[in-house]
Amino acid sequence: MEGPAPWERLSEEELEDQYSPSRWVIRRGAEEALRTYSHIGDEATKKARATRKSLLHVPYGDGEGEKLDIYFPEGVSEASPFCLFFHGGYWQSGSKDTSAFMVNPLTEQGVTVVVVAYDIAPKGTLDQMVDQVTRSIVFVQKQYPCNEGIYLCGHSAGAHLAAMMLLANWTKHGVTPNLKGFFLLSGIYDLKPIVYTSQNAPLLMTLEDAQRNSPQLLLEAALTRPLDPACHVLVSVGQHDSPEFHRQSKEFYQILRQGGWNASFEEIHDMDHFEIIWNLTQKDYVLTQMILRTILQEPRRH
Ligand SMILES: N[C@@H](CC(=O)c1ccccc1NC=O)C(=O)O
Repeated sequence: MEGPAPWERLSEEELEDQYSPSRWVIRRGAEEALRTYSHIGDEATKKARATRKSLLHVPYGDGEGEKLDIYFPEGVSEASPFCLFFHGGYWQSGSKDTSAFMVNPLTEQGVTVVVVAYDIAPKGTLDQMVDQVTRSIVFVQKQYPCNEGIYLCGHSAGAHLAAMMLLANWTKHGVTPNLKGFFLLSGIYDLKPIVYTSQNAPLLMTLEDAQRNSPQLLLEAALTRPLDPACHVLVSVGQHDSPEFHRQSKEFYQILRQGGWNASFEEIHDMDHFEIIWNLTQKDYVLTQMILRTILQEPRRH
């Protein structure tokens, strides 16, 4: 028998603390960090919509919330690489309309950026969100079959949703997306501890729901190898993220390596859970540079 998981040894209060990212920021108060995150997301989205050619609120399904925004680089070419972004907010807050963080620096370098909305709780369940994210990727592949690679980037709960795509079954959707890379920022990959925190109140996850939607547990149990061995998975966590967030990222990275994935791990120096993402508005930020290098180094078809 294996012993209890590290998180199972924590008291209820400790667990709550570990899974409350805003309590770990060092340069401002918790409330101020959340306000700044929203403000920067809001401003970045206004700027992206004012300065980039875009298609906004494009439906990828019939549901009211199944919409995405597409931001094109200069001199649009449908043959560009595509980067899809999935926002965080513990599957219960956040919106595509305040999440265009990476749009300007990436489109400037010839990457098309797609910011995807999904039905957050209490409207959506974890299973529904995973299905919506799957269909948003299928939609982009079908709409832009000449894409030069699809890259998925997610923050926190959005990194979880992106990571679930490592296990997606594309055959029933009639198309296999041209997935070339994953950028997982400050994510959660084992959802079981969340069941015992206040974050679960709107989610209403049972332990079975958590298990079925945990990429860590699914990859541990999987016998499959990656379809494309070159597909790169970056697992990164902020230096000031909580110890549980660090543990989740490190363990997920290790499972990926054991499963034969081309994965790398990066602790981002002096970043907290929110700075790690809002700095993607800056082109000289270390993560912006890593993402661009991964996408642009890919040999192009011409
Ligand atoms: N109530 C949470 C909010 C939070 O975790 C969060 C907020 C915005 C974007 C991502 C977040 N975390 C995970 O998805 C906190 O304590 O910080």
